[in-house]
Amino acid sequence: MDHSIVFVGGGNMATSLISGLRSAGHDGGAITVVEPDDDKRDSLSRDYGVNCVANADGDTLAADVLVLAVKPQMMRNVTQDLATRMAHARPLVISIAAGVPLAGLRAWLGEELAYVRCMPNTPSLIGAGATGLYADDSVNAEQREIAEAVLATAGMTAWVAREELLDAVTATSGSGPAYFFAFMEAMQAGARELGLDEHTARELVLHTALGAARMAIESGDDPGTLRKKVTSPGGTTERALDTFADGELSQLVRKAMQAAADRADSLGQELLAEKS
Ligand SMILES: NC(=O)C1=CN([C@@H]2O[C@H](COP(=O)(O)OP(=O)(O)OC[C@H]3O[C@@H](n4cnc5c(N)ncnc54)[C@H](OP(=O)(O)O)[C@@H]3O)[C@@H](O)[C@H]2O)C=CC1
Ligand SMILES: O=C(O)[C@@H]1CCC=N1
Repeated sequence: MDHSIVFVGGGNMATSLISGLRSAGHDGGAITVVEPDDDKRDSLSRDYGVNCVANADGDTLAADVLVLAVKPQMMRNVTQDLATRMAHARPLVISIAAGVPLAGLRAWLGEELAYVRCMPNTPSLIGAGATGLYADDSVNAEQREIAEAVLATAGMTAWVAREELLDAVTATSGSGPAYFFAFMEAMQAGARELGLDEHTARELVLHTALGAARMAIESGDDPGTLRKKVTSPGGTTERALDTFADGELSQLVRKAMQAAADRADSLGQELLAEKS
């Protein structure tokens, strides 16, 4: 029988994970979503055949797994409220929130529970997600396997050895889809300026992104090697890459990722410092 899973928060990321679980054959009847918004509850029930409730009671929370999927800024209030309703429930807790430290979750929801922190990303919606996970010694091997199995239905998974490395995961794969989408937007605009119609620009850009990602994964060659194979000496690609270098693209990307990691860290500091 499938593990019973309760999602607290039925927004973008929970929907992505639920889609991954359902596509992997997880029983919809074993999944419950706690979500205050009527429309979101209706569409989650309709699209994925899961149970939806506006509020969690002790029975709802008596599941094998509790996935915390609310915004980081809401996590303290939500978990402190859940703690009053937990009764005898002892689920494995999986938090997907950016920056919310285990120390905070333990203090707000309960010291005695086992916690896994992870950072998935939105391509989980189509089973192409990438998730980093972290668990400390309070989580046993079976619980680690359960957490990994839940996230693996949404794509690839990788454990990190220290909690602070989740900030690096957040800056890499958590926020990463948005970087690639921004690059696609810029390329589409460039293609339009060069005279292509909107549909053709979109199709060429998206299929180029897909082809490049698939080639990098399937060839086993590193991206630098593949880049050189496209770049004929004195040709067109070289001109474009020289323009990127003039604009210090590589440094800019590293600076952006550092900013994302710093924000994940400061979110956590702010949440821990908040008065209850
Ligand atoms: N989006 C992303 O790419 C990623 C997000 N994350 C993390 O996932 C978490 C969720 O993000 P995301 O899905 O984008 O955010 P959303 O705002 O889409 O989802 C959060 C949901 O929680 C609901 N909610 C609010 N209060 C409660 C409550 N008391 N009980 C239950 N549900 C409640 C919100 O409802 P309402 O809208 O009505 O307030 C909303 O539907 C965040 O912590 C984020 O850091 C992690 C990886 C990637
Ligand atoms: O932007 C954010 O804060 C969340 C975390 C990673 C992706 N989205």
